[in-house]
Amino acid sequence: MNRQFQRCFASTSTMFLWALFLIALTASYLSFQSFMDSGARYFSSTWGGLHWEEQVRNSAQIHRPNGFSFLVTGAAGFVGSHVSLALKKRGDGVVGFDNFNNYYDPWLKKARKSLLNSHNVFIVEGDVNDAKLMAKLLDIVAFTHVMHLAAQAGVRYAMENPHSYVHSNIGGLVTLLEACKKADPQPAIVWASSSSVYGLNEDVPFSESDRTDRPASLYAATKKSGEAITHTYNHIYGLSITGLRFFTVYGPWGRPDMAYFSFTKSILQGKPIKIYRGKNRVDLARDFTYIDDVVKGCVAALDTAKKSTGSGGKKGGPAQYRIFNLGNTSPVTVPMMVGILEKHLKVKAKKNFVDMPGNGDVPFTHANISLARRELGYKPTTDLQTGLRKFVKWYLTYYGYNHGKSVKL
Ligand SMILES: O=C(O)[C@H]1O[C@H](OP(=O)(O)OP(=O)(O)OC[C@H]2O[C@@H](n3ccc(=O)[nH]c3=O)[C@H](O)[C@@H]2O)[C@H](O)[C@@H](O)[C@H]1O
Repeated sequence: MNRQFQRCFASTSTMFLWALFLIALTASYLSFQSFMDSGARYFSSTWGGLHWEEQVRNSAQIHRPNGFSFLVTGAAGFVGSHVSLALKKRGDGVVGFDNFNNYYDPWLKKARKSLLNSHNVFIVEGDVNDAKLMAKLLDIVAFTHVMHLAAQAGVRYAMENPHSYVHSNIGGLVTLLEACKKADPQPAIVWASSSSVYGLNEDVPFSESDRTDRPASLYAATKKSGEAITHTYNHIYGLSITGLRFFTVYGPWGRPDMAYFSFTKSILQGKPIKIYRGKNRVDLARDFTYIDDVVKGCVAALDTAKKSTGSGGKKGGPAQYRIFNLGNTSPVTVPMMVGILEKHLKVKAKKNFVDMPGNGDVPFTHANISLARRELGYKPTTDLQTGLRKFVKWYLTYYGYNHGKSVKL
């Protein structure tokens, strides 16, 4: 009996020792893995570390009384770089954020980055879908506002690469909102929606209260989804949200994928351009809006944004939810836009008129801006002639045009 008990005891303790050994082995494997993970991230990642944190904090420093600290996503983008500069120049703290993807020439994004760096704006390189990075940023700095401009832009490219729109404009937006909802204090959020949400709407000019349930492109559908998603976060978590519906924004440092920009390149190279026409050969028209006007609208939206009411994922009361059109409210047809470019470039375009392909385009856009005028003091002042003159001047300088020859193209 005694021996039996001893044998039984011996085998139980052996099993116990084995179990202990296995637990220790698993624990050390897991901690080794996390060590390797963080080590790998430390060596390969573009973010993290004391120096990086110091750069973020420095960039977020406010240099004016009652100033704000902004996180600007898409800061190396067209609108993002202009807004970041405007905020920094008036003494606010600005931390930029961008993934520098190659949807269009990344060198242009790098050039915008250098410009921002020279004004002491640090740009974090990362993806808004990176929840750890977003949480870390909101932990390091108590941002008063997030200006969310990072997105997959372009109406027609959505047919080529639909998933990139879902990834950035829906997945990225939700990741950002999740981080903001948990932050303490929660920042107020201003973000870029689009005129494309009006889709097949025919009531002109387009008002914020018009129907937006008939998008004509996946791009428009993701922006419309963004409006619904931001409303949910406002409702459940008390995040202060302002959505801005931009109308075909153009100007210096613009996006090469947009018509006015790519037409300029082709005209200068003597290549033909395709000008789309709608049903019955009707010219397409856009409410082209100059970048400086849009920047003023963005800054006014940030300045009038009320604080979010929640903290740490809990709502503290009803929060502000707004949507504004930021347009120019004077549409111009595409052939007229080309005519203005020809005049400024002093070169005739080789024009091919073709039927508008069924690729998500809408025949016209026209903003009613009375709400933005009333609530934000928004008042666009630049007509297309003036705006394109400034764009052409920038284009020729940036691409080093000299007597019709480019050194950079
Ligand atoms: O307001 C918006 O929410 C959107 O504005 C912008 O979209 P759009 O208004 O479509 O601008 P853009 O591509 O410059 O085409 C302008 C016109 O040229 C016509 N167009 C275009 C290309 C071409 O080869 N030929 C042509 O006639 C074309 O049919 C159109 O009539 C942003 O890109 C988008 O990201 C989003 O922000």
